[in-house]
Amino acid sequence: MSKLRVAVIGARGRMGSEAVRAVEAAEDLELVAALGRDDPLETLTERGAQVAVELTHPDSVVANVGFCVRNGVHAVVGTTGWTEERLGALREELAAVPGTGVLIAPNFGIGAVLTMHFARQAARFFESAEVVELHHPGKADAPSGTATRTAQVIAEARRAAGLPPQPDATTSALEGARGADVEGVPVHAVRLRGLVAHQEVLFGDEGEILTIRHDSMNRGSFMPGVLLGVRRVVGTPGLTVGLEHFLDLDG
Ligand SMILES: NC(=O)C1=CN([C@@H]2O[C@H](COP(=O)(O)OP(=O)(O)OC[C@H]3O[C@@H](n4cnc5c(N)ncnc54)[C@H](OP(=O)(O)O)[C@@H]3O)[C@@H](O)[C@H]2O)C=CC1
Ligand SMILES: O=C(O)C1=N[C@H](C(=O)O)C[C@H](O)C1
Repeated sequence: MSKLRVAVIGARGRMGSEAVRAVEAAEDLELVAALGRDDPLETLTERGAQVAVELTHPDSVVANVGFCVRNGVHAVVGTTGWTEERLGALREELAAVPGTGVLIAPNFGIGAVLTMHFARQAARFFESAEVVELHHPGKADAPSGTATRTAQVIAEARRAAGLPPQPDATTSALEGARGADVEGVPVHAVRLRGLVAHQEVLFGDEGEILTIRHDSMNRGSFMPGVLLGVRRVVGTPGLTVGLEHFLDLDG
C-alpha cells in the first residue's frame, strides 16, 4: 500500500519540529516537505503533498490553509486564531473544492479533548463556571484556543439548559482581574516559564466544586492526535472543527 504524502508547515517551530519527527516515524506516512517561514508554499504541490499539517502563527495560518484548499491539499491545522469570521470564509472556500478536507483542532491532546467533552456534560449542573489556562511564556495568543473553545462549549450548554448569567457581585476591578469574558464565562491566562500547556475548568455550586484538569507535559502528547487527524482528514471532505469528531466519544 502506498504511503500518504504529508508536509509540515512551520516545521522548525516547537510543534512543527515534533510533528516532523512523528510523521517520519509513522510507517504509513511519508514526509515530503518541511516548510519554514521563507519556503514557498508551491513546494507542497511540486512534491505532491496530499496532507499538510499547519503549525505556524495566527497571522500566517489563514493564507497557508487557503493555499492548501485551493490546490486540493487536505489540511490538519493546530494553529490558533480561528474566529467565526475566519471559519465562515474557509467554509466558503471549501465549498468550491468538494473532496478536500480541513481539520481545525484547537487541541490535539486526547485528554484536552476529553476535558472539553466532560465540561460540556457538567456545565448545566453548576451555577458558576470559570476556565484557567496555563502555558509557556513563548505563546503568542491569550487566552489559548483550547480555553476559548472550552468556554464556548460551556456557554452553549448553559444556554441550552436555560441557565441565567453567572453570579458575580464585582462592582470595581483592575482591568483584567476577572479574566476575559467568553460568552459569559470568565477565562484566565497564566504565562510561566516551566509550563507547557495546562488547563483547569472550575465548576461551582452551593457547597461543592468540580475541577477538571488537564496537563500536557511535553509536545509529544499532541502527536497521536496529529497523526489521527492526518489519517482521517483525507476521507472527511469539508470543514471539521475539533478532534472529538474523529474519536467516537459516545461509543
Ligand atoms: N492544536 C494543538 O494541539 C496545539 C496548537 N498549538 C498552536 O500551534 C501554533 C504554533 O505553536 P508553536 O509550535 O508553539 O509556535 P512556534 O513559534 O514554536 O512555531 C511556529 C513556527 O511557524 C513558523 N512560521 C510562522 N509563519 C510561518 C509561515 N507563514 N510559513 C511557514 N512557517 C511559519 C515560525 O517561524 P519564525 O520563527 O520564523 O516566525 C515558527 O518556526 C500556535 O498557534 C499554537 O497555539 C500549539 C500546541 C498544540
Ligand atoms: O501554544 C501552545 O502551546 C498551545 N496552543 C493551543 C491552544 O492555544 O489552545 C493548544 C495547547 O494549549 C498548546
